[in-house]
Amino acid sequence: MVSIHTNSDTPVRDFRTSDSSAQTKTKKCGFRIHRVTNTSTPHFCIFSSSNTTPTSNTIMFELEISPFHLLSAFVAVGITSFLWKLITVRRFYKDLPKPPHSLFFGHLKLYAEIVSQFPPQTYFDAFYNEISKRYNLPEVWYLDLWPLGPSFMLLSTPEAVKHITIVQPYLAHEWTDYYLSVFFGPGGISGLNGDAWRRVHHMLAPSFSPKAVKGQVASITDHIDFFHSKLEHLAKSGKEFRMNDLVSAAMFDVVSSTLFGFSLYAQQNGSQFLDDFKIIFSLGPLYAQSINPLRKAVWWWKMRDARKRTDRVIDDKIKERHGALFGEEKYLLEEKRNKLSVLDRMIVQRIAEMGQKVEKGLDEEFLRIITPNLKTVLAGGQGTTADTLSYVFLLLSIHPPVLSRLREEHDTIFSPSYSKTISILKTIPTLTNQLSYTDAVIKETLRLFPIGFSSRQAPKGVTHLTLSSGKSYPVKNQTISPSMQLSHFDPNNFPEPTKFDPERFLGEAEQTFDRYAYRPFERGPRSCLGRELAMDEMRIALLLTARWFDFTLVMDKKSLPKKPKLLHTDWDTKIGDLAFQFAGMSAGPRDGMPMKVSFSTERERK
Ligand code: HEM
Repeated sequence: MVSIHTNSDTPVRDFRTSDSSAQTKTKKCGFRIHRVTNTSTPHFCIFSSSNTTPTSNTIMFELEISPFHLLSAFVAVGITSFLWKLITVRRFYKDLPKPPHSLFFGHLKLYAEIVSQFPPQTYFDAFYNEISKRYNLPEVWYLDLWPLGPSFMLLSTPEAVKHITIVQPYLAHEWTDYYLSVFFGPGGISGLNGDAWRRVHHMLAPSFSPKAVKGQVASITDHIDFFHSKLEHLAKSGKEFRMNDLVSAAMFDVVSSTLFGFSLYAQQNGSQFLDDFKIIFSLGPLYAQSINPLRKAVWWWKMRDARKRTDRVIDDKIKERHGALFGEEKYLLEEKRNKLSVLDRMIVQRIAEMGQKVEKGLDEEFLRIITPNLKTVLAGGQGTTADTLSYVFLLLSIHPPVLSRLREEHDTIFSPSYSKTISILKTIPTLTNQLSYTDAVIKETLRLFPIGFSSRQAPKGVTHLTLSSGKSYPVKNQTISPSMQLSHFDPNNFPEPTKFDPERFLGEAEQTFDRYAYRPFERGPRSCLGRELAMDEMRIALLLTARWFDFTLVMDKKSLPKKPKLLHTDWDTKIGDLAFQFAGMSAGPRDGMPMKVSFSTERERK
């Protein structure tokens, strides 16, 4: 019931008898709303005066509303605005390229149906690849996951990708910073933009130049030598092992040495730090993608201790290195530039900039910047190479001619002797650049099993992406993904795309496809900073193992499907669910990739 009162509490006008003069009068005034508590039915008064205390001249609107009516009103408003939003959102896609779209579900139902055909926690790039193959989608298409997910804009052609990575570089999507902050805290380089990104990039980049990376070859070699000895033990015992765990520990030692100047020795002693990283990476994606606050809280709690411990290790390392380096900065910057670890280089640079001000310790601002970035690089540098190498070993194990040719190259460019190979590596580190067939094997593995993913958003003021065909695509509020799998599995770029064929990356063959069609490290200013380091780690890992060991994947061959389950790949008929990469921090093999190793019959260790 709605009525108009004066302050005398006598209703002066029943609202249902629409008196235009009363309405006109009140429209001129500002209103205040008060809940009246001294009546049996809760109701609300709207005063036409801005004064809190009603006077004799105050006109009141009194609304007597029962809780039921109030609730119904809220529900009605909620449903109306939901439907309004639903129609507005769905209409946006009306004339855009997309898979079949429903007015009510958008692409949610279709997406759920696609996801259900994959094993749990599959790396999402495979979903886009499958959708694209199923509906033969063009160079740019959209995926509408409202209200449960973002609006995705998928790019597949070299021209579209080049546009947003080079011609007019788009920004790292704001979601990236949120996602990575779950793992490392806010401020990791991959989620930053503008000046904040330039600053961190400037701090890190010198440590990853080709020259600086060659300064790390001796240390990489020592860690891989230890990896080799672990394989020897396993070959003697004949025991099954998880290849991904073994390679992860080796890559962790390599990257921690590059970062801190000394290893965390995960291979020798096991590492609490690496175990903590594993906890964070297994729970982080679940936390970031869940919309259930209760589950989120539980996952956060479980990650809490691991995060605290990793933070403490990093803080201690920073303090320790600062203490050791203070006063030496000029000499170190001039004389030992290419031998410095990433952390040392950043610290001496900061001491040089700030002078005596940092005698007692490094400033808060600097620590806030480097802590999440050391963790980002440690994680980014370890998981990515470990996942890729695991797949390289797997592919070599089922392609003997490729393995033979790789071995030949290693004998020719280095030496058939293990100990001589080690000493050449340490004396002529640049020789790894000549391993062109090894590079081709790694590149082809990264084409079939790419582990990186970019999420971009349009810079301010940019509303459309216009391509040379004249077609123009809206970019506002889109999560823009230059999907690697879409490019890598496109037969226009790579004929017979699911075939493992390293020849594609040799000599002139490499000129037959557009370089923007192949982007495992992405392209442009935001491409991978650690590319050179990653390539050298993987080359050396192969150089010191491939000739001495044969690997076998442990799996039940009878369980392999006779026909491919999906359209975009037939790898499940050869390697089962390992065909579908597992979504962790990067895209790795499932169940650690169980393998057995034996000594190669072709040669003995000399
Ligand atoms: C097989 C190995 C690797 C692959 C495939 C790979 C792939 C990528 C990709 C695709 C990006 C761009 C992500 C984006 O566009 O948002 C990236 C960025 C980055 N990577 Fe790697 N990466 C690898 C190894 C490494 C290593 C060993 C390091 C360092 C130790 C490293 C450090 C970085 C950093 C710092 C960035 C951020 C660059 C920026 O935002 O400016 N990566 N990586």
